[in-house]
Amino acid sequence: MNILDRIIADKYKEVALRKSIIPVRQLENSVLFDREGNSLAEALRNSTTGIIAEHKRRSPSKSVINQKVSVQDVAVGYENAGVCGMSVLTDGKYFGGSLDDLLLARASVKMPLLRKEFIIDEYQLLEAKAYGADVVLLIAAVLSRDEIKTLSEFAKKLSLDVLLEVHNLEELEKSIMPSLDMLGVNNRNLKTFDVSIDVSKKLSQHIPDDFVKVSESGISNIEAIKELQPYGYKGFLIGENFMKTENPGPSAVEFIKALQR
Ligand SMILES: O=P(O)(O)OC[C@@H](O)[C@@H](O)c1c[nH]c2ccccc12
Repeated sequence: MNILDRIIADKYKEVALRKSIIPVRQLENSVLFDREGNSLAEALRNSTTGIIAEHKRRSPSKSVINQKVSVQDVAVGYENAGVCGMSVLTDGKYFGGSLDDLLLARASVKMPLLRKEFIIDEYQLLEAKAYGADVVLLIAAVLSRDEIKTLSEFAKKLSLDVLLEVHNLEELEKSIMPSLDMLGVNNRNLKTFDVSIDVSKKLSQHIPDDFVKVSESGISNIEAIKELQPYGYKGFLIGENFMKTENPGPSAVEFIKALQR
């Protein structure tokens, strides 16, 4: 079993457990459930920098990244830096995140928040809504076309934006459908952890123009962004590069300033 298979096997168990503890109607009755979402796709379309900054404490590829900063401070710092949105890892076992991180970020900022999670069940979309997300990630590597369709259509009903993530042409071709807002190319292979922005360059020509194109992972300098912009990318998802510093917010400020120069 590769790491992705392990994460997904654990995720099925976790979701079954969560469902048995918190019923759907409790999620639906939560204060945030009817909050009007903020569109990340819209923010990216109107931006010249397009940074989506991530809160990530640790990962299977890097182990510890940053266990010290508070998610509220990171959220406020990112918002002050002028990012288009923030990605909050909510997986606990492999990434050290939680739904409470999402809630605390929501309480601190207005910008669009992405629930960064391995989504396999509609229940997790209800959770995303109840904990204040505006956007959800769907990962083509672990979902069939039918699952992508069902999950993305349900997300749209909840007025969540959908970012669909692919890593190769086969995943991209099986995933194209109108219920997606953004197409993300993950430069990191989730099975081997190999990273290269060439993956984004290669796949860009196959992404229809109606989707906002996002390049994800392994972006550690503004040169990478300048290289990717001519390929039509409007969004850039950056985690480690900010999180590995003592103060992710100010790091994002510097990065965005440099990008605007
Ligand atoms: O820290 P990086 O290399 O900047 O990458 C951020 C983000 O793209 C990465 O965390 C990610 C992309 N897709 C995922 C799916 C699950 C978990 C994590 C991810």
